[in-house]
Amino acid sequence: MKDILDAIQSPDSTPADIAALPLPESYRAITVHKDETEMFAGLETRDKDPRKSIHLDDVPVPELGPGEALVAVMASSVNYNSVWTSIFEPLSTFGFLERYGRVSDLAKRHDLPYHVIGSDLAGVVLRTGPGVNAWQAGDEVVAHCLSVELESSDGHNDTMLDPEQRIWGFETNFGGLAEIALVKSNQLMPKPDHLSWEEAAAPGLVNSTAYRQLVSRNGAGMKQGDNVLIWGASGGLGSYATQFALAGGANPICVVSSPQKAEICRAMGAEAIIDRNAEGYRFWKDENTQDPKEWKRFGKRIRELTGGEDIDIVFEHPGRETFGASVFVTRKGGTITTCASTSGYMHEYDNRYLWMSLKRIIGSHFANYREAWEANRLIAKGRIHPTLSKVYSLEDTGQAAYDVHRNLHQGKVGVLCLAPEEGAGVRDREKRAQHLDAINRFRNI
Ligand SMILES: C/C=C/C(=O)SCCNC(=O)CCNC(=O)[C@H](O)C(C)(C)COP(=O)(O)OP(=O)(O)OC[C@H]1O[C@@H](n2cnc3c(N)ncnc32)[C@H](O)[C@@H]1OP(=O)(O)O
Ligand SMILES: NC(=O)C1=CN([C@@H]2O[C@H](COP(=O)(O)OP(=O)(O)OC[C@H]3O[C@@H](n4cnc5c(N)ncnc54)[C@H](OP(=O)(O)O)[C@@H]3O)[C@@H](O)[C@H]2O)C=CC1
Repeated sequence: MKDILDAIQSPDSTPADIAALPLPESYRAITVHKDETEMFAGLETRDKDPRKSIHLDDVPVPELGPGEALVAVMASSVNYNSVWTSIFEPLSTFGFLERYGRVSDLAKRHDLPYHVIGSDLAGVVLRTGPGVNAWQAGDEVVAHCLSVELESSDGHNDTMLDPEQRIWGFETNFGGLAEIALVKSNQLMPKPDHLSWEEAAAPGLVNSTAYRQLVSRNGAGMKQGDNVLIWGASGGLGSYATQFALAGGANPICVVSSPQKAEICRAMGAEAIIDRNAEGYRFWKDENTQDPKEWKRFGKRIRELTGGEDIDIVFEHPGRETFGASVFVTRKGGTITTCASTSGYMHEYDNRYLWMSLKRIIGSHFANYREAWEANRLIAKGRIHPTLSKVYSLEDTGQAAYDVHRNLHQGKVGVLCLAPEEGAGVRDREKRAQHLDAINRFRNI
């Protein structure tokens, strides 16, 4: 691995030098173990501790197949899907690997007693498999996390609809929280050249998801002037949704849970901010009963902030806790677009407010290749910025996942894989200088 890192760091290395480097037999990777899937049985979700289930192991380099690439991972990031994997909720991800393993002989490689997790990376292509022409060894890349087979017609208008659609590093093995990752070559995109490795690795999954969910015609199709209610507006998804709303001429109404998070949203340029903690909303009276009076109080507060207007688009992901309120506060004809259910997936809402007011609920999941590419292009152009707050070493990934699980983080949390320190990998210093304040907005808060 040292030779690989030296070659990547040397300004004199050519693509041929990188291609000629021998691959190691094994690499360090963040894993969960199949024989530990019951380790948290009987515990409450919040008490399941990723630091106990996440391991740093030496694992063999997987065989490279057609249409695939092996990438030296300089940096990655923690996504909430890795939290789900590490607490084995709502399902153990080993079931996904077993199911994938049944697809083909090649896919069988993924069905192992350990799962290398992680759905983001920035790094350098080491090897490409047969049939890969667009990428070569030495290319500096980021990878999005959409893995598809595309053998069925279903996915050919929108690759997210492929019946064999999977999230790399969650529903497949050989993910990005590791020194080497295996990806399909159509996951690769150019690394934004004004960013360091860890900054470039931060946006991928959440930026692409927020793009589809909010901006794309496959999602809410946001337009200028829309009032967009953004839950968790300084979190992983929300910090990109807020930027998309502002950059697209919409009016974000940002919900957060502390004055510090409110300040971050203000720094991004948002003006309408609700501190759900300070204002004490209790949408549920008890575990089974919602309180419509609280939905109304929340809607009234939104009207105060918008000059009397209601919400055109709700950017939903907390799920059970907020969904009833989200449906209520949406304007007639408006849209609730949801990609997750962090607080519980059995939602309950008063359907009268949906049908009588002709509202729509749209399910959204990650992004197709084109959407991921467009989202990455906006990062590369300096129109949308990474929201990296803190960076951990590969050894400390368990702690990083714990922070995300306990909502102790801001924006995105990065992980250095092969990169020995922060700040490396910047190629365009002039462009970086233009955007430095925005790039650093979330750092160390
Ligand atoms: C990019 C980042 C993203 C995120 O972070 S997302 C957040 C993390 N992700 C999650 O929390 C999701 C985790 N995944 C899951 O929980 C499960 O993955 C799903 C619930 C999404 C799907 O589960 P499945 O295993 O596919 O489904 P089933 O509940 O086991 O049921 C499948 C059985 O139901 C049959 N079926 C499906 N549709 C129909 C239908 N319309 N009518 C009748 N039967 C149907 C199938 O055939 C099959 O059957 P048979 O069990 O016999 O094989
Ligand atoms: N389907 C898909 O493609 C994707 C799904 N996801 C899923 O989306 C969810 C969020 O991911 P991500 O944004 O990265 O996570 P983060 O933890 O980074 O951010 C989520 C934010 O939501 C807010 N939040 C959490 N719980 C509640 C609650 N009960 N009520 C109101 N607000 C709440 C918090 O903000 P605050 O405390 O400030 O209000 C938190 O910062 C996860 O479940 C993840 O798995 C993520 C990416 C893609």
